[in-house]
Amino acid sequence: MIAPSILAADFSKLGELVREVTKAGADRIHVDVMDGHFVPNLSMGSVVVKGLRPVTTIPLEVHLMVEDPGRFLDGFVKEGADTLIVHLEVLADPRPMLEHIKKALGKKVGLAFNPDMPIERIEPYLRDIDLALCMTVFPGFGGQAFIPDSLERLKKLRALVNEHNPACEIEVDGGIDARTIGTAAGAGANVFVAGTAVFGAPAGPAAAVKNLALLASEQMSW
Ligand SMILES: O=C(CO)[C@@H](O)[C@H](O)COP(=O)(O)O
Ligand SMILES: [Co+2]
Repeated sequence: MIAPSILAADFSKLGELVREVTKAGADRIHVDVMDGHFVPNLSMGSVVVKGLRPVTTIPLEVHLMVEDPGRFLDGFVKEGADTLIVHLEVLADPRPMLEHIKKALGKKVGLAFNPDMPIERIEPYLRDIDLALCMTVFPGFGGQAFIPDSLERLKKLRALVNEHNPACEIEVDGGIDARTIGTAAGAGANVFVAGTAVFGAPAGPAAAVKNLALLASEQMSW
C-alpha cells in the first residue's frame, strides 16, 4: 500500500494533488503533524484534514509527531481522520492511549517509533495496534535519505508481527523511493509512506504512485 505524504506537496494545489494520487490508486493519505517540540519543525493541524476530507474517499492517516498527542486526538477525529498514529517515545504507558483511540474514538491506531528505538520495545504493544510505523529517518523533515540499518530492524519487526499479530501493518516512513521501496518491502514492510518520491517526481505524482506500488509488490515475499 502506498501512502503519499502531503508534506512534500505544493500546498497551493493540495486538493488537486490529493485527487490525482487517489485516482492513481494511492491507498491512504499520510498527514504529518509536527509541533516544534517533539521534532524541530512545525507543520499542519486538523484544519488540513478538514479541507481534504471531502476531496478523497481513501483513508486519511495522521502521523502525530507531537509531545502531547492526547490533546489533539478529538480534533483530528472530528475533522475526519481514519487512523491516528502516536509515537512511543512520548508515552510512558502507551496502552491507555492506544485503547482510547481504538475503543472510545473508534479509529485505527498506529504506534510509531524512531530509528534508535530498540525493536523489542514495540513487542508488548503489537496486539494493541493496527499499524506499526517504523521511521526510516529521524522525524521532522521530508526529503531525507533512508537509513540502511532500517532493513535489519524491519526483518526483526516482521518476525514479531507474524508471531503476535499478523494483521498488524508494518509501515515505513522516510526516504522511500524507487531505489529503497523494494528492499523495504523485502524486509517486511507492507505500507509505504512517500512524500518527495511522489509529489516531487519528475514524471508526476500519478505515475510515481503506480511505479512505487509495482516495485513494492514485486518484493513482498515474506
Ligand atoms: O514523518 C515524516 C517526516 O518526519 C515523513 O512522513 C516525511 O514526510 C516523508 O517524506 P519523504 O522522506 O518521503 O520525502
Ligand atoms: Co510521517
